Amino acid sequence: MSKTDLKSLLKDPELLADKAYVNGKWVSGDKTFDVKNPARGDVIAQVADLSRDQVAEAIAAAEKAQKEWAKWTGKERANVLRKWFDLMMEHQDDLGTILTAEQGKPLAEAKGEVAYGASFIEFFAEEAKRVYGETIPGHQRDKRITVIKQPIGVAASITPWNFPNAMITRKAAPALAAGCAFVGRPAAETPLSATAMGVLAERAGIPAGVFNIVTSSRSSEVGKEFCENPAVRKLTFTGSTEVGRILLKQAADQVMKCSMELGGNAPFIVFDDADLDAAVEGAIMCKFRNNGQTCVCANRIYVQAGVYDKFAEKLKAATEKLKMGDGLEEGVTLGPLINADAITKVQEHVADAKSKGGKVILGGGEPAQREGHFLPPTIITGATQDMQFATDETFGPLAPLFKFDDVDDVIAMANDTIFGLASYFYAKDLSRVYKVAEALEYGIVGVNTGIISTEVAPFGGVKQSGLGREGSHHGIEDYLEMKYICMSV
Ligand SMILES: NC(=O)C1=CN([C@@H]2O[C@H](COP(=O)(O)OP(=O)(O)OC[C@H]3O[C@@H](n4cnc5c(N)ncnc54)[C@H](OP(=O)(O)O)[C@@H]3O)[C@@H](O)[C@H]2O)C=CC1
Ligand SMILES: O=C(O)[C@H](O)CS(=O)(=O)O
Repeated sequence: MSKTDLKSLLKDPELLADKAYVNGKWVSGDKTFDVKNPARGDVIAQVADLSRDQVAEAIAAAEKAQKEWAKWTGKERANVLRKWFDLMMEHQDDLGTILTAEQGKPLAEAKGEVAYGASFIEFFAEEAKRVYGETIPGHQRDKRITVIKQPIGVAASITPWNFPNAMITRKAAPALAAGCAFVGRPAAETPLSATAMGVLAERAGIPAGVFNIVTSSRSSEVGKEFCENPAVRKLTFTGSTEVGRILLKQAADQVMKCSMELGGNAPFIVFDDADLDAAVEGAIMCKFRNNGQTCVCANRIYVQAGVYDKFAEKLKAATEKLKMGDGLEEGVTLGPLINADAITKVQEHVADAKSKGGKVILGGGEPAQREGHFLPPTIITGATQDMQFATDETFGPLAPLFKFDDVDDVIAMANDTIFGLASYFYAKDLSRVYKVAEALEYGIVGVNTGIISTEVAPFGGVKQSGLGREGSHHGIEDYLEMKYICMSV
């Protein structure tokens, strides 16, 4: 397979930036780290590897810049953010190409992510003008009470590789809209989408130091600096529950405000009155979006006994139509997994299920005989609650089908997890719809739909899936502090 000459694929080659973006300047590290195309395995860029000291410098610059940025009116901030949004959409094709090259998802999906990512900037540009306070009737005759909201300060962000664009904008846009400065550490697998956003932030006129991208392979050192530097007042993280716990413990010493978007283990329930074709279509989107590598992907598919065989047959037929390949090629709907470890995890879940009586009706965990991290999708019937995927997020193209009879049983099984991010079900009976939607212990419930992500709704989980909500008018609150002014008149 040919090497990925990423620059030659771009209409605007300047978007390919291999340095970190700090205080409005492009900076090198004391070394570089390689970024590889997971579809081909070749190195597509060598990116600045910042040290902990350099991250501290970025935080200091952000602290200084934030003080000025906070003085801008909401409308002034909105205008610059709007410009950033426009530039992202203008360069959607190039940003999509960069994203596919470093992350692997098919180009159409990557461009979709760019639009999704940009939508947070558009949405929060509008919200910048609506950071309303409150007046409260005084508790004594001479007292007047006013509540104002102020930016919390410097927000530090750690984001994963599965959404290299949207996970950053979902944090940076509300932070900047609120008047905070942002220091983001993108995943080492996918820093190029982040630095490309830095190029566009600069062109949009976001002041130096307000939006910073610190590329670094030394994630735990960066995490420590974010948690121990007193200038950082807010930590926002998307990733695994395991790393979320580490960061929460580290942030405790400074009593830092934290938002955590952590792992999921989404149940996807198909009741016997569901529109089966719609349920299959929803399951395909929900399970195989980004090749199963999202924390809202269906991880456990529960199907009521009366429609179980039919659903399995239809899901198999629909899955067989997916086209696996290099995301940069036309018509591909399933890209590679991010790395070899991701393949191993899926294989472990398949082997575990087989050893406990699961039946493979498609795939089986054998990687494709080609370069890159390609693993054809697997469907397993006869899944049971003692199998590994019942408790652990697979994060890959494995669809296990569990059979159930009773509504209360399936709710109990669906809730039997430490996670509580997204859940889905398909049913028509209205009273069942309400009962199930209320009973599922999740932050998000998709009813007769497999796609729930949008900038206008609050995204986030309960239990060990996290803390806080991103997106919607609620999303800006995490970047604001409330101050109550008590005035004697
Ligand atoms: N909620 C979600 O959207 C996501 C959930 N996950 C879940 O997590 C599993 C593992 O995926 P993975 O990407 O490794 O997720 P991790 O939680 O391990 O990593 C997420 C990000 O945090 C960084 N990181 C890791 N350890 C630390 C630390 N001590 N301090 C600061 N930053 C740190 C990682 O960088 P580095 O890798 O360079 O160490 C990465 O950029 C997946 O299989 C999935 O189950 C993963 C990604 C997203
Ligand atoms: O926004 C989304 O659809 C997802 O957030 C990506 S993830 O965090 O669930 O993986």
